[in-house]
Amino acid sequence: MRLRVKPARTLQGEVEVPGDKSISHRALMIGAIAEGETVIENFLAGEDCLATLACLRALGVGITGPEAGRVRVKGRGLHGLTEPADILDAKNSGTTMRLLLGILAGQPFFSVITGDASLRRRPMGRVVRPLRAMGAQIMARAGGELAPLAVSGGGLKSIEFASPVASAQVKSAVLLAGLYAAGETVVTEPALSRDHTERMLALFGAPVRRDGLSVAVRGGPVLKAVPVRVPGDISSAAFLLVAACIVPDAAVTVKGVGLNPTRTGILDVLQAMGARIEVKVRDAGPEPWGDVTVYSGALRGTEVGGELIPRLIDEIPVLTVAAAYAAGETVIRDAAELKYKESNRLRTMAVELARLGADVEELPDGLVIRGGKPLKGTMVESYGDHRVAMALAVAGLAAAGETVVQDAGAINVSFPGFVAALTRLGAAVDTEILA
Ligand SMILES: O=C(O)C1=C[C@@H](OP(=O)(O)O)[C@@H](O)[C@H](O)C1
Ligand SMILES: C=C(OP(=O)(O)O)C(=O)O
Repeated sequence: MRLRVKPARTLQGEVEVPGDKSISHRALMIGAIAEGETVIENFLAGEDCLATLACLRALGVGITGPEAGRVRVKGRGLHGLTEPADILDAKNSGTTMRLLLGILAGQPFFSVITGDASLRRRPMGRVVRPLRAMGAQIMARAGGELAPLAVSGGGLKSIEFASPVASAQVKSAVLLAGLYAAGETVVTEPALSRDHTERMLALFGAPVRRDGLSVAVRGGPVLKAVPVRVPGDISSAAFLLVAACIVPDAAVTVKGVGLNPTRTGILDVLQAMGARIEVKVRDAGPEPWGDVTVYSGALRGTEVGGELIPRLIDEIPVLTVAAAYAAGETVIRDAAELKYKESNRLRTMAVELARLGADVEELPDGLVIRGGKPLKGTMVESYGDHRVAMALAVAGLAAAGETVVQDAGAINVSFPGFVAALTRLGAAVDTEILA
């Protein structure tokens, strides 16, 4: 599939974005090991979360839906999963593979998990090492670094783990394994990453304790099913919000979007760049959400790094687009983690934005974007990375002439309805299905 994007004269109106990907994954997994039926509303029926759903079914969990955004998970309790008869497929989803590894590490049976070509290149040693330290036997390519991974779990002991990376997937894998270990498992991270796992475990009744950058869970809790309403995904909203910043005379409201402070770094940075943003919080929790309105206006370059990075890690591709349209220089540092996503997002955004005429320099851990050069539409490549595809489509909305984003089918990984949302706001984006 490819997208043909025409320059947008303006963008106006209200839209909703699909449910949050991180929260949808967690609701399925935690629901699967809880007691009772978890009803999930506004579940993200994107390819990544559907991969998690299929893996859980293969582990013996009865799941109905998604139907009109609703999924029912018949929880099997902490010890009710069964040995899968075949290889589990996490497809393109790092969250599926890493979080499920945490659960599989606790199971007294054998399982194998793999994924697509992109996921089979991504580092898994970061979860394999702590899970092995807890007692799981895990075999994988490259000495435990690359999928496929084979797990013989069970008999875990708790650990205190200082994660070298601020990664919610690493933290979550260890916490989920910690549910199966005697005593208290503690994870400390160098900066706070998204905290959806700990919020949801607490909601389901697990004893979770936070102390600064450390979070602890005690093994053997009874998790009790709780209804989960998933807020809209701020990572999807970010594409529409940046689009509204860079297209003339735009006023766009994204309604019902998640506003967990571990995820709202993009709003802080756009504000620092001079964007006009209004945030109306409509519910405080357990996962806060509300409406966000953005008006177009002149942006200026900024510096992004340090503890802000995990708060906007998936928004950096589209942030580079805002930077390309901003006056002056934007410097992004401490973002080497972007090399380990669906594509090397530092490289892919640098190369593809340069094709559109932007002045971008790649650093070992970030990017320098000298903004304000006029961009001109051309043929660009997504490398099968959903966020790169959508970021380039947004860039095309304010470029001269037509931008064609090749290999854009991956958008369905996280944001089915992306083109429909842009169209609703007044953009002209055509989808071409290639034979
Ligand atoms: O836990 C999660 O749901 C996610 C954590 C982040 O990855 P890392 O934990 O690798 O930083 C993020 O990039 C990913 O899209 C989703
Ligand atoms: C990195 C991402 O997801 P995952 O790690 O789950 O593949 C993403 O959605 O941008």
